[in-house]
Amino acid sequence: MKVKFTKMQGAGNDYIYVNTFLYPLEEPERLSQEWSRPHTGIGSDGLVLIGPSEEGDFSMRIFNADGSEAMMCGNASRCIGKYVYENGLTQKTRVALETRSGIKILNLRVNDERVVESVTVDMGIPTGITPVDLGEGYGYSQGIAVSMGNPHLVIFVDQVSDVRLSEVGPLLEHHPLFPDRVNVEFAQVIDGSHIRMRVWERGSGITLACGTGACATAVAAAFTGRCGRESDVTMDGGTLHLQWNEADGHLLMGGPAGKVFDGEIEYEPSK
Ligand SMILES: N[C@@H](CCC[C@H](N)C(=O)O)C(=O)O
Repeated sequence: MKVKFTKMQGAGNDYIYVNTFLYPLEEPERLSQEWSRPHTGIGSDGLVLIGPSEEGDFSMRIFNADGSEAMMCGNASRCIGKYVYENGLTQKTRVALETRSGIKILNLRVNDERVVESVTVDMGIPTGITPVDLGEGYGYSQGIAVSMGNPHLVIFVDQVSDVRLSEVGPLLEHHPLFPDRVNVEFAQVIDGSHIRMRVWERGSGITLACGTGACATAVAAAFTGRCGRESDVTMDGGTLHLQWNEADGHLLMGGPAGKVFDGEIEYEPSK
């Protein structure tokens, strides 16, 4: 059978989106690996399934390019806001999205042509903010662990362009402090409200951006006094705006969401 999909990107972090109301896919782990491959598949950072939810308006499942399922994805949550609104699945501009790390509220900014221009996501309360000693053999001795529902390790550096991401990324992803592996962000503070960041994502490798990674970076910067509670994080594919509210501890992440193209792919359930 053929499955219709939409390739979307948030700050350059690209996923294949499938509406499981229409295409209830089996084995998303296998499909994410096959379809994410650049030459023999569609090419993406992973696969995102949009489905029904009893607790919210919709649900999201996110699979990395290696087939592992993640707890949360910031860039995909913004793209889902755009997808459900522009495809007429909802007329709401405040959407409750069920994720494996709880309900996230998406606030859509829609223009007069009913195009979603940007989405702000209430990412909830960051947890587990802990300075960690990485030990020897990694080239970097200190980092800050932050959970945004998924695990992150933020390392502040003087010059982010000097980081040999493809070498050090996989080593740190598998650091023994993080038995479930970890997403790794290298961050350079530009000023008190602007950070430049590059990311090695658990299960997908180097990506152009990571929404939860930008959140973790902003939190680590504020926690260590490098930045205030509101900042922009610029990654290779774009910039996200982060606001960590003092009153309730919630972190708001705002940024773009874009459609790349619609497509159709052959799908053979293996059972
Ligand atoms: N790119 C995402 C995060 C995707 C999941 C991550 N690689 C993990 O395994 O936790 C984002 O925008 O947050």
